[in-house]
Amino acid sequence: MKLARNILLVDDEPSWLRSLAITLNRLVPEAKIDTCVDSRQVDNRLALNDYALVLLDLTMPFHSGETLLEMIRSKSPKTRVIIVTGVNEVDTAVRCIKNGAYDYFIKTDNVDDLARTVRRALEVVGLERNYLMIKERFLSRILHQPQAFNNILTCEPALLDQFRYLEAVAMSPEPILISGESGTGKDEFAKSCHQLSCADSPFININLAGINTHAFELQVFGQMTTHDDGEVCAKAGALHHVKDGLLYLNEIGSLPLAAQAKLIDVIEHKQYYPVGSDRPYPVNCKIIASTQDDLLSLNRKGKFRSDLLYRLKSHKINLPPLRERKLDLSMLINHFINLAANEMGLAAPQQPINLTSQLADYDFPGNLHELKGMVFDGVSRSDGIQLNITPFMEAINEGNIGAIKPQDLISFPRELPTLAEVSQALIDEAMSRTANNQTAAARMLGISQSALSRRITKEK
Ligand SMILES: Nc1ncnc2c1ncn2[C@@H]1O[C@H](COP(=O)(O)OP(=O)(O)OP(=O)(O)O)[C@@H](O)[C@H]1O
Repeated sequence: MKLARNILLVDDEPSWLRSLAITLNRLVPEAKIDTCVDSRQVDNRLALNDYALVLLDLTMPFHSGETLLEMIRSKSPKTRVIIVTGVNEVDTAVRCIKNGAYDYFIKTDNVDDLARTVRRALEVVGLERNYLMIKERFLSRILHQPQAFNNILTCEPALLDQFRYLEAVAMSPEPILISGESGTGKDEFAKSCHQLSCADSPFININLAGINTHAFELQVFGQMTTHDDGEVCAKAGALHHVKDGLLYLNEIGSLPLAAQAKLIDVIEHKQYYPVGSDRPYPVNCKIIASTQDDLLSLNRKGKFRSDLLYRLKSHKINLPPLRERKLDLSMLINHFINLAANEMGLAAPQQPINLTSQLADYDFPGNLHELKGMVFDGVSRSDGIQLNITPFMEAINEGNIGAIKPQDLISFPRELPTLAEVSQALIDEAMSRTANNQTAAARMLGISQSALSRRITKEK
C-alpha cells in the first residue's frame, strides 16, 4: 500500500465534476482524482480501483447517492464517503452520517473547508490501512520477500526480527528512522526497504553531514529562477527526481535547525516549495532517515526539533554494533573474502579455523566497515590458500595497547623499594617532567598542589 490518495468524484453534472476535480487538484495536490458521471458505473469503478475516498452527489439518475453510500459501505468498508450535494436538508445529512458517511457538504459551502476535510479523510484512511497491514504482517512472523534482504547476512535473532519489522512497515506512508553506529548496515537496510516498497522507482541517498540550510533546500527542493526577461529556469531537486521512490537522508542529526523545520513541513503536508517558487509540489516518495547520533540527547541540547524527532520515530530500527553480533562474524568474514577475491581477481583464500575465537574480545569500533577493510587487506596479502591474518592481529594489538593500565608497564627490581622511596621517585620524576611546576606536577600525580607542596617540604 502507498499513501491513501485515490479519490473518485461522482456527480451527474459534468461541468461541476470538472471544476471540483480542478479545485481539489490545486488544493490537495497529493490526491489522485478520477471522475464518474454515471451512477451505474460506480460499482464497476470500485471493483477496478482501490479508492480511499468517494465524493458523492445525492440526487442522480439511476442510483441515488444514498443507495450508493450503502453499497460502498458494505462492499468497500475501507473506503470513506463524503456527500457533496445541493440538498441542504438536516434530516438527509443526519441520515447519511448515520449510514456511515464521513462528512456532508453543501455545494455552496466554502471549497477550502471541503479540501481540508478531504485531506483529513485521506490521512485517516491511510493510518487505518497502515495500522492493519503492520499488524497482519508483524503477527504472521514470516518474511514475505526474503530476497529483499539478500545483501544483509545474519543469523542473529535480533536482526532477523528487524527484517520482519522492516517488511511490515516498508509500505507505511510514515518515515522510518534507522539508528546505529557507523558501519552497522544502515545503508543496506535503507536499500532493502527500497526493494520492499518501490523497487522500480529511484533510490536517492543524500548525506547531510556538514550541509547548510540553503544547500539542503537546493539539493532537496530544487530552484526556480525568473530572469528579467520573464524566462523561468528550473533546477529540479531530489524530491522531483525521486518521484514515488525512496529518499534516504543519511546523518539526519547533522541537519541545521532551519532545515529541520523545512523537512517537517514536507513530512506533515506531503508537499514542498522549490527555492524561489510559491507553488507547492506534491511529495510522493517514501522517506528514510538514518543517524549515528542519539537524537533524543541532541533534542535535549536544543539541536534537534521535537516535532521532527517524534515524526521520524513513528517507525524505528536500531541496528546493533558488530561486537554484539559475534554469531555473524565467521559468515561475514567468508562473505567479504569472496567479495575481495572477486574484485581482485584472486582465488578465495580459506578463513583460518581459530580466527573468530582470536577476535572474540575485539570490539570492532568501525563495525562492518572495519571488518571489510581487514578482510580485503588480508586477501590482498594472502598466498591464495589461507587468509593472511596480519591486519586482524595488528588491530587486536592496537586495541590492547589502549586497554593497558599504567601499573602493567612498571617493572620492579628483585628487592622491592619502600613506599617512601617510590613516592619520592615519583615526585622527582613529575617535578623534572614539568620543569619544577608544582601545579602541573600535582595534576600529573593526581593530588592537590598543596598536598604536593607539603610532601616536598617534609622531604626537605
Ligand atoms: N549484514 C551484512 N551482511 C553483509 N554485508 C553487510 C552487512 N551489513 C553491512 N554490510 C556491508 O558493510 C559495509 C557497511 O555497511 P553500511 O554502509 O550499510 O553501514 P552504515 O551503518 O550505513 O555506515 P555509515 O554510518 O558509515 O554510513 C557495506 O559495505 C555493506 O555492504
